[in-house]
Amino acid sequence: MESEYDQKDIVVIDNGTDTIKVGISGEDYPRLIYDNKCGSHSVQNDNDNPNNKPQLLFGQDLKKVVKEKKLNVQLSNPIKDGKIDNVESMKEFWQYILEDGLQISELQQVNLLIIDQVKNSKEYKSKLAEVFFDYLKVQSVLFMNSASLSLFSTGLVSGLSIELGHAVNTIVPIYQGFPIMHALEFSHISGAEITQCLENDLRCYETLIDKFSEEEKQWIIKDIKENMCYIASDYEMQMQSEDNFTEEERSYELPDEQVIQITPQIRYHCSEALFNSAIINKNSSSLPQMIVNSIQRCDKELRQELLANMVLGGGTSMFQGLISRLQDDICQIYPGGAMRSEFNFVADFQRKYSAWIGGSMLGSLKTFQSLAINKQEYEENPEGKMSLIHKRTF
Ligand SMILES: Nc1ncnc2c1ncn2[C@@H]1O[C@H](COP(=O)(O)OP(=O)(O)OP(=O)(O)O)[C@@H](O)[C@H]1O
Repeated sequence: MESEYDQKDIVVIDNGTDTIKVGISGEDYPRLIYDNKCGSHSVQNDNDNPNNKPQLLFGQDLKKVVKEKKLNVQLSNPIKDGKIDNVESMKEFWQYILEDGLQISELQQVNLLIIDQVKNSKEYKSKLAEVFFDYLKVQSVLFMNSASLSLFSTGLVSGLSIELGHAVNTIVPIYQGFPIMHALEFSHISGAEITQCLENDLRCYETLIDKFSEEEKQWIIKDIKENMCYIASDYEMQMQSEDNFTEEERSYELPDEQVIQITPQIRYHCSEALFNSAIINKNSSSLPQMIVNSIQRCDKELRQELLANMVLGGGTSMFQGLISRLQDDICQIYPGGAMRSEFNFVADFQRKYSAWIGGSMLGSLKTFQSLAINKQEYEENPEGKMSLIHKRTF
């Protein structure tokens, strides 16, 4: 297939713990969404592979092999807790994304915008820069933090970025595009923990669900979470309440057409972990408390602006009932009291991909060229590589 990549395009990659979102700047949505999964299998007696180095599989190729069960594949997640855990796998994954996914044949022409967690260190980013410039040999790279881009996706450059993802929730005030790091709050009570809690809650149906493969099972549990679980406005009351949902609303059909019932106790329980981590036996501040803590750590003059511009982003922010529950709880716990009219949540319907969309918008601005590090300056500056990364990652 002919490459549709134009040298002026910027490839935007959001490296998430659940999925890796990939596309071209200026577009509305990511073109490709990959599970953060790598499959490895041993290749014996291959003349092209004298050291029997395991072959790595990603994306559709991996899905096909897993489905056909033809090979014995070891699955792993190259990204853990929002950070690349296995650079060797990840560099092949990026190559696969660019060459097979986006069909780009000349990687030397590629300009990249790499999105990652705000708390990842510059030393870590400089390791990634080595992969992009020395291994993939791309033309230029810009590292941008996901929190600023998530806010930027709504057209704002100042406000409170509340990103609720799969492994990490990050709350950080952004002022004129820059995160205020001393006010950063984060927790790991996010999408993955909620899915795990739901899996435990569905044990009553284990004979029906355990028939499926591990992959299918995880897909079913996530599907129930994303489509049938809500955040309660009054948890204690709703957990005791009668089931007022219709037969259709409470029924979930499994792939083999068996039906299970999603009771209010299942529906409201797992997502409550965001508000009370004790229900999953963890000890972490509640989401509203983290929001208040973060705002309170900023100057008094800025707090009003933050309260008025609280931007929700990431997949876990899609739970129904989240905004009204946050409003109620923040009213109650805000020091000195806060009126509902004083604060405002910005929750775009596309917020599941907020960081990627912010990256797509930034990549289409002329400023990208002045912010990005290009291969030539990276190579001409062997002693100063680290300081280059320090100055030019955001
Ligand atoms: N409609 C929905 N309701 C509730 N949760 C959802 C919904 N849609 C997606 N999610 C959850 O959001 C999570 C994925 O969010 P996101 O893509 O922002 O995370 P990520 O970027 O891959 O991970 P991280 O930011 O933690 O590194 C998953 O746990 C997924 O199940």
